[in-house]
Amino acid sequence: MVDLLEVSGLTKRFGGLVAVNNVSFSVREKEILSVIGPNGAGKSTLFKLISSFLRPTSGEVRLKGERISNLAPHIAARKGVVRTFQETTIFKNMSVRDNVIIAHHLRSRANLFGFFLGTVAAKADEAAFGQSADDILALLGLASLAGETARNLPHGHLRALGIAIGLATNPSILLLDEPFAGMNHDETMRMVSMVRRLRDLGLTILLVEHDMPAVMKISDRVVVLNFGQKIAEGTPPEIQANDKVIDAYLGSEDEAIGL
Ligand SMILES: Nc1ncnc2c1ncn2[C@@H]1O[C@H](COP(=O)(O)OP(=O)(O)OP(=O)(O)O)[C@@H](O)[C@H]1O
Repeated sequence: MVDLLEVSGLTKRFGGLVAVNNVSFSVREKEILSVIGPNGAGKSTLFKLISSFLRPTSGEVRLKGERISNLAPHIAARKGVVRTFQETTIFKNMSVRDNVIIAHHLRSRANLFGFFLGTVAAKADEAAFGQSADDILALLGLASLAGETARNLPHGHLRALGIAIGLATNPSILLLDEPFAGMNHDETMRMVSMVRRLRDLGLTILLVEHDMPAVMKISDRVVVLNFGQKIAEGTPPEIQANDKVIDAYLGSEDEAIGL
């Protein structure tokens, strides 16, 4: 498989603290790769570095060979590294469908202005974007909720809408930040099969997550961080049998690794 995203020697210091310490790994095309680690291991910081929300102290991130670290986050997103939209960035008073249509317009700022002003070109775009939005909503099991106001959605569906919005921006790689947080077992299992469906359709997915059973179920490969450093990388069975990983989790107050 081809490497889509390469993380090389990535380091982030906050004063005297090295939150991410010389981390390197690659995400292959069409795989689900999860980053795990005990509390404070550096997962969120790594995610922000990859999505260009933070600049690295040293090291770099490349997408299809092109350096994307040091770009502004919206430029990195346009290049195809898309972080799923959090609930706070969903337009709660708009319908589910309009939220996804607007995300299509975000590919081009000119189109977005047209959307709000109702120009002729924007109306033509809207027909095409509407069809694409309907396809995405169907894919994520949200078709029956297309006309619903976003603020009325239950938690699990709101999370799915965040993914739908991300998909509408046409990502090369989708970054999911704790996609199972706050979900009950059934919602988690639905989200696991939804993310796998996206992978089966050819999308590449990088996620950070605390829910170990879900990570072990969903991932093709797993990268483990501890105190900012990568301590292991491998398939879920390899990670579950890795002594360094077991020690890191036993030495922390985090949940068990699902052994
Ligand atoms: N902006 C910041 N300024 C200073 N220190 C920070 C900053 N962001 C994170 N840190 C520190 O960097 C370390 C790694 O934090 P990070 O949030 O990346 O870990 P994490 O693995 O995501 O943790 P959790 O699982 O608890 O969310 C922690 O010690 C944290 O306190």
